[in-house]
Amino acid sequence: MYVIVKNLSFKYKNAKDYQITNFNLEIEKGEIVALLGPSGSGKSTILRLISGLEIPNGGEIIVNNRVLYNKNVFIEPQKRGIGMVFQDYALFPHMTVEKNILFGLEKINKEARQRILDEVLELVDMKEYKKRYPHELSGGQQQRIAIARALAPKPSLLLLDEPFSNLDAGLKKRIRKEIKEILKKSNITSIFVTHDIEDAKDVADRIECHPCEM
Ligand SMILES: Nc1ncnc2c1ncn2[C@@H]1O[C@H](COP(=O)(O)OP(=O)(O)OP(=O)(O)O)[C@@H](O)[C@H]1O
Repeated sequence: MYVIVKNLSFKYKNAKDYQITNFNLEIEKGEIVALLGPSGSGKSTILRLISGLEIPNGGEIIVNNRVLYNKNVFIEPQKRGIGMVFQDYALFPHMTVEKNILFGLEKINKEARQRILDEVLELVDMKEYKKRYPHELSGGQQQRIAIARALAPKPSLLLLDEPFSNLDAGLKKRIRKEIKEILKKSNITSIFVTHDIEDAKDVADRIECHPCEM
């Protein structure tokens, strides 16, 4: 199994109750899994735990045979090789598409960076847009650039938090299909969080509910 999350539990420091108790998830390589649940059920918290932005109180997280968290191990978020796409895309507004994508890849030599840039822009079909600024793009295009940026460092796992919630209802159907194609073409393993069953059905290979009694 490529991703194993076992008996994960977590409580925010200032909270009385546990937000996550004994959460389990297993994912095959290249699979797209939707984490479906109502608002406030803890879906974003699960992504924050997998990416290392929060420290679990117990359990285990393994990706590609590498332990990211257990009772003896905590790998820092920047060393996990996990890509994230946020609900608002979080593109840098003062940087062009090209600069957004290359941000954080400064250590790689120039030719390799150019190759990665061309590769991810080709993947999301946005080659002509590299000199544009985020405000010059549509919501769907911004989302594709956010995915290109997350894929550029070649993460082992991609996490997407409510990736469709900012999109016009009329465009959603088409954009879901495009995103599924992009994820499949890149062969990335991904988890995306949504409260919308239509998002989950259209994009995911498999739906996991949270909480599961819903
Ligand atoms: N920093 C925090 N400190 C304390 N409690 C928090 C914090 N962040 C979130 N929570 C609480 O944890 C619970 C789970 O929140 P989370 O954002 O994971 O839910 P969600 O399922 O992603 O919801 P949504 O779909 O509305 O984003 C909620 O009750 C929320 O109020």
